[in-house]
Amino acid sequence: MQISKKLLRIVGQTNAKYEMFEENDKILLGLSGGKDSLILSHILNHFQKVSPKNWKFKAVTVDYGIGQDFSYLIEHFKNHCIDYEIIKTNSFEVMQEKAKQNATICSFCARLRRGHLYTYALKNGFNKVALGHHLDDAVESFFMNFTYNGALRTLAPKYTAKNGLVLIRPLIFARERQIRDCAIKNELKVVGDECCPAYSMENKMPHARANTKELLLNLEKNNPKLFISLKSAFENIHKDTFF
Ligand SMILES: Nc1ncnc2c1ncn2[C@@H]1O[C@H](COP(=O)(O)OP(=O)(O)OP(=O)(O)O)[C@@H](O)[C@H]1O
Repeated sequence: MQISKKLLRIVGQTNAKYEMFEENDKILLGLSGGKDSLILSHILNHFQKVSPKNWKFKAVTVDYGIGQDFSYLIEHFKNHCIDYEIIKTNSFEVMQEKAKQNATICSFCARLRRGHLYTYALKNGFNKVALGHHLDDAVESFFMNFTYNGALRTLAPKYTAKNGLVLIRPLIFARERQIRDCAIKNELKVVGDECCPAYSMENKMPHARANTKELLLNLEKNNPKLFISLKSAFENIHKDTFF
């Protein structure tokens, strides 16, 4: 697996700044099989080997119960000697019930998934949960929250949940295209929308996200430094200037 020096540097700097990988950490990585978490699994594998600190990680996939075949992921992680497990759930069934109420199920799905990850982590002695969100996700989330939800919030690099688990996002300063390039370069087989429960149900896809993606694409065309500025802005909050 060839991870670009740039991507490793970005995660290294994020780790230095937010102390993501610490002595005796037991990190549970949420792995969808998509490019972001898959690349993150290999980045964690790299840092675990070179880190002067002693920590370990395990990747797990929450199986929604759609009948997805995970054999290639099991094979992939076996070949790379990465600890990996599938958590079987009936989430799809639960979501179908929810969809009957004509609700958009994406945020519900994310909540259910987080619940399964947290339960597994707490039951098996993990102290941290790692997710594959990147800077494009954080920026999208930020824009969606203030344009649709009336809140100024985004995806934090690191935070402690109420149950005591520490959530970390080691790719939060990486651009999606850097991760995509890395996946393409390594010819990684990645899952796409077909594994998304909403896709299987032909449930309403969130228009807010699609609109926000388009808005950001146009904004960045006019201002190529947009993401650099936003990255700084997320760490430069002037609370006293708000209402
Ligand atoms: N089925 C799953 N099981 C475990 N973790 C998951 C699962 N789906 C998503 N995650 C975790 O939540 C993160 C955000 O999920 P989201 O659906 O937004 O994925 P994404 O932005 O398409 O990223 P990816 O390329 O990793 O799928 C993922 O990067 C991954 O860490």
